[in-house]
Amino acid sequence: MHIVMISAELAPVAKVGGLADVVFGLSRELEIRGNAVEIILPKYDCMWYDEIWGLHKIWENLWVPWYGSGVNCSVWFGFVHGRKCFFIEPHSPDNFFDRGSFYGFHDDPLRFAFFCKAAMEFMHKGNKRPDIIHCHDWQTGLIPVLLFEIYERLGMNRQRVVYTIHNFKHQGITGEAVLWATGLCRPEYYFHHDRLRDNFNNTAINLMKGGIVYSNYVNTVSPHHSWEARFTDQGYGLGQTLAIHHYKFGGILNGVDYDVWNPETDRFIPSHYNVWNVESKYGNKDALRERLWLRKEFKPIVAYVGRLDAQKGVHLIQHALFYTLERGGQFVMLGAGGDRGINNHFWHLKHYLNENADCHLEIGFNEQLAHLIYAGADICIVPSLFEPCGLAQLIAMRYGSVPVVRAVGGLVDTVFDRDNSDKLPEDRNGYVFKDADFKGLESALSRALGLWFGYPKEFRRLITNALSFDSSWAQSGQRYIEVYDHIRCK
Ligand SMILES: Nc1ncnc2c1ncn2[C@@H]1O[C@H](COP(=O)(O)OP(=O)(O)O[C@H]2O[C@H](CO)[C@@H](O)[C@H](O)[C@H]2O)[C@@H](O)[C@H]1O
Repeated sequence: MHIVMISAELAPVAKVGGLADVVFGLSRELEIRGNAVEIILPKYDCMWYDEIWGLHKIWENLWVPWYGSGVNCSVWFGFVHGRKCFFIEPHSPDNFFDRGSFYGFHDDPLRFAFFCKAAMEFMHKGNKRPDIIHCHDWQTGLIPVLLFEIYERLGMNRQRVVYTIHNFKHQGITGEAVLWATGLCRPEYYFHHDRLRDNFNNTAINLMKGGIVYSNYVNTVSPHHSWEARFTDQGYGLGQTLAIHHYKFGGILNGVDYDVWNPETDRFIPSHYNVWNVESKYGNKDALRERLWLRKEFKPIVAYVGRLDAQKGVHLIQHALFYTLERGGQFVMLGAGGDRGINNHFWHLKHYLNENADCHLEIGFNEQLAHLIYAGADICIVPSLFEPCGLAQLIAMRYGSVPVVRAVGGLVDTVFDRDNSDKLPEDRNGYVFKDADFKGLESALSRALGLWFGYPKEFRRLITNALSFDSSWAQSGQRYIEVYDHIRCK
């Protein structure tokens, strides 16, 4: 099959969070299984250009209709760790993708609406006719709308769309300008409740809703979260839309890329290991302490790696820090976020704890350090308020760090409590808590720390169970292929 992925992120060149990892990992898995995969991305100025091989311009003067006129674009091609990627570069005074960061601008909906329009125009004029167009999150919600309302009539009538939702919280709710800009020039038609009109704001359109309504198949990234999105407030107002389209909605669990995240070969960690020689993991604990100037003592390291966003349970991350210190452990955090208030809060905390040799807060994005933390930590916390899938717990387990997680979304599908689970003992791989408060967190973290201090052999067994958990793309890659095969035009 020929599959075109359209995404705002791709690891490692344009990564803000888990979306980037998934687009890379899934594309690779699909290729391994014999499919032809191409990825279309914006050409941001802030990408990691040294991770793109053979970047060159393949198209000059791609004219993309925009409002009454158009924007002239160049298209570039290059390989990102073997993946075939096209990068769209608009030449317009709006400077859509030359702003030093990926998101966070008042015109984000317009920027990514332009990206959608340009991607469609590129496929149309470049004669690309994939079997499947796979798009992701609100940024690409307009793709199926444009395909079925405009480009189908221009010859793209055999293409089918899969739309994967990684985060319901960000939906791209915006005004009608986006419609005029992209050539969807009948606002009264698109403002219909059955199409793009936001379920709560009559005067706004919702790009994610458009993606759901128009795609041939829609999924979120774990079975449990697909249930939450429909039946709890975690659908952020789209539950009703999902109910209408339930026959084409499901949950497919994320995997992690076993090449990128592999403690046996990882180029960012000094001491390699696997389930048969777990002792070597501790070389990384030493290296992590050295790198972050942590005291070298007989203590467990508890870590948090992730975006600093309300979604991630910020108050619980902070509480885990103080609780760990109080219990005689060490705490490491690596995080960055779009929210200035949350960022400032952690900067204050960092200054406050500056002299403490048992903790380190690193604020910023640092891929290499993330690898070392996953390998060097004993315990990783994921105390999210909601979590569509969560990669942090999967990567932590892949590196034999015991996950302590809240029972939401994909965390429910992947982490099974050591003491309270209906799983076999060898399948229990971490600790789980329910309530998003201090007591809830402590109920799990205290057991993890207690086991580390009091029962090292048992803790070691938990590490082995975590290391044995299968979080590869194999099964989920197969699931996506089945979906593609089911909907594609034969
Ligand atoms: N400061 C930093 N430095 C280095 N690396 C950092 C970092 N902050 C985060 N990362 C990395 O980014 C990824 C985060 O993935 P997650 O799945 O945990 O969260 P995210 O909320 O971004 O993704 C959304 O999409 C994914 C993919 O579908 C879902 O799993 C998830 O539930 C959903 O919220 C991990 O690879 C992590 O190591």
